[in-house]
Amino acid sequence: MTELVAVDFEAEKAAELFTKSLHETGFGVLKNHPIQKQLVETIYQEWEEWFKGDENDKEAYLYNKETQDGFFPSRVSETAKGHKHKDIKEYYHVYPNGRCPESLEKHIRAYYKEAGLLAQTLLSWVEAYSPPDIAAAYSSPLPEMIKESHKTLLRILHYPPMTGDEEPGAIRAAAHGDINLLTVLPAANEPGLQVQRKDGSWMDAPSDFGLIIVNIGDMLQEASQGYYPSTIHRVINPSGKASDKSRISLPLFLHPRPDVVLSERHTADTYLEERLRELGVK
Ligand SMILES: O=C(O)CCC(=O)C(=O)O
Ligand SMILES: [Fe+2]
Repeated sequence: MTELVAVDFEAEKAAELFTKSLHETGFGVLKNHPIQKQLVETIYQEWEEWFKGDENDKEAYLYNKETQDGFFPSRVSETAKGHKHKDIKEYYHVYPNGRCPESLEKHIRAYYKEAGLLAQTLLSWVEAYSPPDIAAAYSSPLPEMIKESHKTLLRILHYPPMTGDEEPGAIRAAAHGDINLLTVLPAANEPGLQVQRKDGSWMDAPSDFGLIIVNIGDMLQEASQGYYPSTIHRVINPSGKASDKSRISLPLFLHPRPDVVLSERHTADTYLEERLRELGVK
């Protein structure tokens, strides 16, 4: 049972209830939001096919270390901070100026725009419900930080079915915090996402298709001086019958423009570079 309760995006108290959940747990869940379910469903189908398709087609889009766009095969996939094993996943990074297989471009670019608009609204809620002393220290209004940012990144993740040959101890996504300001994630096509409670125990995130899950990343934790916590989460391996199924998910990681000042210690750029090196992908 999850303890994260979905907030109705259209409700009068939506902003207050949603930001309260973000403050208390680092996570918030939305229902009745403006993202089209059909678009998400189509994207899951199109990309599942692409990931299961010809390896040569995938390698043709191999990621670029500098720009971080393109296909990240499982052999280079991330090793979460403090962990020994690579995650059991492959993924593709879509950036506004990055590459994208032509046949997949239409829907993924449309989703990027839609989710980005929703994110602007959510950041305005986060700003409005930040305590005055915390808000006073933001270097600019939060929605401004991502405006015309080319760093916001849409990741299409494919977790392949379990083969039984996985390294002992490896999981789909080892426990980690996200680097960015805010993450917007439609519930995936299979369960597995778990969120760490303050006492260290784990709860399942809701996985009903149509819900949007939002979480705070390290950059917003830094800018809000911890008022909004970047909560550790992970994706566990399926067992039993579900082991044969792949899982697709679609997080949008909102990144400020590189010059945006997050705190006295960091700009968005210095923060990101440090974290990518730790992940072993830079
Ligand atoms: O696949 C998911 O549900 C979450 C993935 C995630 O946490 C990440 O890529 O940062
Ligand atoms: Fe994450």
